Amino acid sequence: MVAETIDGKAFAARLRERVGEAAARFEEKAGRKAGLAVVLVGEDPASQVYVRSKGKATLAASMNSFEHRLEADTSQDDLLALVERLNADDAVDGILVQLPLPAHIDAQAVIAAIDPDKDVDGFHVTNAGRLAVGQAGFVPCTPMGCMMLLTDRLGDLSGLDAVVIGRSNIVGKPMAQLLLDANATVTIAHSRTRDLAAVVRRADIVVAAVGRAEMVKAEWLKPGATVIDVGINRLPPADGEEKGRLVGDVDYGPASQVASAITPVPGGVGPMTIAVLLRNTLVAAHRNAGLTAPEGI
Ligand SMILES: NC(=O)C1=CN([C@@H]2O[C@H](COP(=O)(O)OP(=O)(O)OC[C@H]3O[C@@H](n4cnc5c(N)ncnc54)[C@H](OP(=O)(O)O)[C@@H]3O)[C@@H](O)[C@H]2O)C=CC1
Ligand SMILES: Nc1nc(=O)c2c([nH]1)NC[C@@H]1CN(c3ccc(C(=O)N[C@@H](CCC(=O)O)C(=O)O)cc3)C=[N+]21
Repeated sequence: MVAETIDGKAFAARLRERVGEAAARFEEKAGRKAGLAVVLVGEDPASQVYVRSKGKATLAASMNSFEHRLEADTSQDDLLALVERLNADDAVDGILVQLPLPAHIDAQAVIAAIDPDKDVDGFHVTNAGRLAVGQAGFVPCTPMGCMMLLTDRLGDLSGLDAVVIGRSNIVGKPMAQLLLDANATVTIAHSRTRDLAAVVRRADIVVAAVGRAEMVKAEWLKPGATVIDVGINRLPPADGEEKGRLVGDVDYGPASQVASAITPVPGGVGPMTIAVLLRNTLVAAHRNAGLTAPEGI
């Protein structure tokens, strides 16, 4: 079998288009643009790339982008003070503090300071709790993007066996919760899982969110499985290359001979993350303006 490529890049472009149209209608109704504030502390090159692409996508979707770049040695108190200012700023509907933060800053304390109704990343405990008990709130962008790709491809997920590899608060755990809400039978695997190959082999749906290049092998997969590769790993540069290639957590070439559908890296989950971030920001803007968020975005 040769797997179909799940084109996250194209799906995300369509979602950004719809969000942009809805954002233009929001502006007419509310008399202002929706706004996303992105805070970057330090100069991690990968983070700079993400922040730049978020900013461009935000402007292209007819929303305001407020970028705050702080020195790597910014104190936690100064960062908390900025978050408070953004919480109080009516032009700011969504706040994203780019992770990871420098080691001297307690990321949990910073996330806790964000107004949960501006927490478009869905990382605040209030939003994690809302997701856990089935209340409306902000859902983390990456897992939400994965769910959109899965339901677009498979429709109803009821009764399907799903394995999520990874249990981080930002990807693995919320991913498992969303799959459970969609009535899949969910297994969460992690670094202590015994015989990961056998666990993965049972799954109709595999979501890999580990951060280890090409770790998931074709032989682990059930033939016909749907594979969502969240991992973003940069390989060391090969001879003559300046930068190494980006690869996922799945050994894509061989896996695509066994799966029925698979997301590529790049061009799979990554672009969905940004599109869902814009969607969440527009939903936040409607709530903040006392308007009903449109259906279907
Ligand atoms: N496409 C996108 O938009 C995004 C991509 N990412 C990428 O996704 C990947 C995961 O990110 P994140 O969740 O933040 O990472 P974390 O490092 O927070 O979590 C990694 C998880 O993988 C598990 N793990 C580590 N080694 C193994 C192993 N050998 N076997 C099984 N499980 C293992 C860990 O287990 P344990 O808990 O036991 O330590 C942990 O739960 C990264 O590559 C990241 O760059 C992340 C966010 C967004
Ligand atoms: N507060 C916070 N929220 C996040 O959502 C967040 C974060 N911090 N820290 C880092 C991770 C990672 N992340 C990605 C977003 C887009 C791509 C993306 O668009 N990737 C492109 C490739 C980009 C490239 O070429 O480098 C792709 O996969 O096609 C990847 C990764 C968001 N994260």
